[in-house]
Amino acid sequence: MTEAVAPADIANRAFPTPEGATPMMAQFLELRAEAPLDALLFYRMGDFYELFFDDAVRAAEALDIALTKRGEHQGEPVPMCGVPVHNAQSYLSRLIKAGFKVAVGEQMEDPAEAKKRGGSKAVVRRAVTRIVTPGTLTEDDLLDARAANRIVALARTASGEAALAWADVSAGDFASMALGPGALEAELAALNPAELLVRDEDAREAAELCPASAITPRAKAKFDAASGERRLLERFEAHALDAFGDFTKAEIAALGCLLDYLELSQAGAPARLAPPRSTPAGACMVIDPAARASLEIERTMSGERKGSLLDAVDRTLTAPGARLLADRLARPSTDLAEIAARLDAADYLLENRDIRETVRARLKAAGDPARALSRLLLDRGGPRDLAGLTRALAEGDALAEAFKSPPLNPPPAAIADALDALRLSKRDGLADLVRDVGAALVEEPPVFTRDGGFVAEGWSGDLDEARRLRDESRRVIAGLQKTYAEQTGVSALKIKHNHVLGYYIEVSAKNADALMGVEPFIHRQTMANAVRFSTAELGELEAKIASAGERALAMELEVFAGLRARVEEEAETIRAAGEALAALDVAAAAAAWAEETGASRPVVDDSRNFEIEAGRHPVVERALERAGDGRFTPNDCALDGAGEAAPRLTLVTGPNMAGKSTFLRQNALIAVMAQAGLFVPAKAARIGLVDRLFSRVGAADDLARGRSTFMAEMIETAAILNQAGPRALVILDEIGRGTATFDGLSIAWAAVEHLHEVNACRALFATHYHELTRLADELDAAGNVSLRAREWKSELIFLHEVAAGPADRSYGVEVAKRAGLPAAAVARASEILERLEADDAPAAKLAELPLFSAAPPPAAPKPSAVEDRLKTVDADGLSPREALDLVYALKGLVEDDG
Ligand SMILES: Nc1ncnc2c1ncn2[C@@H]1O[C@H](COP(=O)(O)OP(=O)(O)OP(=O)(O)O)[C@@H](O)[C@H]1O
Repeated sequence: MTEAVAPADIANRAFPTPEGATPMMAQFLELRAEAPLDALLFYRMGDFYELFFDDAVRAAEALDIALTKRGEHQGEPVPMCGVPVHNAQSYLSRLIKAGFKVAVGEQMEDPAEAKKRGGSKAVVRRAVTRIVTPGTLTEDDLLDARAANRIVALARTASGEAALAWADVSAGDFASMALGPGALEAELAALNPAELLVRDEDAREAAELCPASAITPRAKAKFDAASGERRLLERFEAHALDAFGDFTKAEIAALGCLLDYLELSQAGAPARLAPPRSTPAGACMVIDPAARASLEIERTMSGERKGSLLDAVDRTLTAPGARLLADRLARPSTDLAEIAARLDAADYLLENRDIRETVRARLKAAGDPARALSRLLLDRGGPRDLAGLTRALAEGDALAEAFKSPPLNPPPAAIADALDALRLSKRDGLADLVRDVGAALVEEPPVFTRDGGFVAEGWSGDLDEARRLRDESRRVIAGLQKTYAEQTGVSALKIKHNHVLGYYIEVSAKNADALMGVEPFIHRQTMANAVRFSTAELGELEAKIASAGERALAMELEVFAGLRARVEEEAETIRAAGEALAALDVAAAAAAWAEETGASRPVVDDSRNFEIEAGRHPVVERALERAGDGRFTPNDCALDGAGEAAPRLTLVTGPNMAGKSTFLRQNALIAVMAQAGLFVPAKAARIGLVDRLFSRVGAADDLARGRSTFMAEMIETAAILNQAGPRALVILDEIGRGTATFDGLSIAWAAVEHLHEVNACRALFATHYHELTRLADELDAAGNVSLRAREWKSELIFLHEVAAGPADRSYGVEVAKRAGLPAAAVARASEILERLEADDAPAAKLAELPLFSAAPPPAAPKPSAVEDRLKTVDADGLSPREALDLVYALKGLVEDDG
């Protein structure tokens, strides 16, 4: 259904002119013209948000709600639909998920004020207060608590520089990164934007690069670096951007464009973002998009979190902790000091179990202070956010207390810094705020301020007094019911309340005579079965209740505003405390996971080694355990980029189903985990820093981009051979499989040679082409390992064990038999295989090949005389006669050449 209203074409539409419009419709059209055309306009009318014209048509279809009409405009009925304000959130969420943006047009005054201002015909003033877009959400029920929600801008300068800037409005992050050649795709995959801002002309390319993101094209002028810089300086009240870091021109352009868009979408009051941070190029391991997808780091190939590496290792207890862990796995560090600091923190909490348990017990109650803070700063937060925020701060302080007398060793720097940020004793303003919010709010405050009832008794004498008056009047009313019943002799008489009549007396029709025309009862309404009355006393009490209630609510709102202002003052320290909680959560979770699974601390250094002892695949191991399918067999892996201590490139052979892919992937995942600062599933691991991870594992069509399996595989292989440098780690699984045997073998052969000679990076290369294993003899830094299987009583048993040397044969037919191929087909396959194997193997011929050289291929031959002559011809200008002459001339040239 959403396809029919796909928002893609939404920017190309028109709304009627205001000629002849009613005052309200004129105001709507004015607001409509102000709001961006690619957003639907929610126009607030009392308890509803109404949509008109094309907005109504699209929203009604996307939401599956009734499309009605409201009057006429220029002789045509006006299409309309609406959603109630009290559950607008769920409709908003559905529209955003369907790819729409929504501009919210609020009433800026109440109808009484409008009347005072402009008489009975005056239209209530309205303004667009916010544009809700996928990248600028802050509400918990519109967001995934455990995933970041990033909005990203891509800028390109005339000189060819490119940069990305991103923000998570819900948490306040704001950062940028200059892009090196070929890094765009990988970085976008790492950031996984909810919304991507690009120049108009880049929109199509962006949609291809990020099919899951909402693409928002912006005019080229919005990416102007000079005005971007001015905007940034103004917003962050700085004289020079150097104060925040060293930004390239493209980074400034991207940051500026992003800030401009956030100001627009928040109607001039953008999120209180942290000052921009520049991430230096090379600060993170670049993970190729194909590798990221096939290694299933943050989600599986089918797009789910369950079954991914992140899901397997995530033991965090808070949503900000989960987001930080996801970010670290998505963008593992290449900074040795940073990696060591993260590992130190996890190590400390692994050793000090009691402290870890205390930390984790406190974290459970810490909630999501980052998102609560952002909502409060945007003036979208309520009492529950205030309470949640201060509860997190109080838990943080209590947690820091647990470290007061460290058992044996003092905590490492990463933990000490976090504790520093959490200790309230060092921050008076924050400590007072926590104390006051605790005292001012009720135990379980509501989400919104609008109905009041969140300020605790005893906080304000005036408020308590107003509430007492209100409640007393209510009690008096309850007493009146009894008095009136006795007075009239109607025992079933009831006092009720509704919004039209306020408080009223209700009796059944047959009892009405007892009150009709009797003092002090005033007849108000006759219904089918009931008759309603009021009295002067009831009216007075009602007015008292209303005014006391209003006063009470006003006082509560004042209390809230005061506390909110104090949060604003302390925003930076609160943010730092929130980050400290998330970092502790990740460290404690890493320790918990390590303890649970027997993971060990990796050594990450600046060598080019890759030595894994008894490594395991964290996801496959877990799956085997859960299914009761036996134990995972650990395996070693040794590579050395220098080609000294171990091969630089290892060929992995073995039967189908023996565990080749698992072995390849587990080693890549171990590198990712180690550089994310996590313990790794191995007995020991030493990893020389990996700056870029490539993988080509498993075959999948990319039909969406019109690529066959083989084409997709070749594009990925080309990217690896063109880009992998000496610090890269490459895993390649069965390349060349999707084409004719000899073509496939030739491509695989050449790829191995290229990786070994030109890229000179660490690589694991799994293959079914046994001929390739000979390369280990010819290339000095290449080696062979194989996954072992054994035949036992004519059955094939997989040992999943990696052994030195190539596999003896492939056992494909045995695997087919195990899979249940009919016996006749299996017998026939064995027979054919025997024949084929008896023939002269192509490997013998390959051995005669000269050694690979990376010398460029010979230059293209010089064009022939015929080609030269043809290049000068203007085909359209030739008469038939001239054309014929030309044919003779060309023929002459060919004969000359011959
Ligand atoms: N080390 C191991 N210990 C235990 N079981 C393993 C191990 N490695 C792999 N397996 C099991 O074997 C199955 C097949 O593994 P994998 O897909 O890695 O084989 P493969 O050799 O790549 O197969 P193919 O050549 O057919 O692609 C896995 O799903 C897993 O259940």
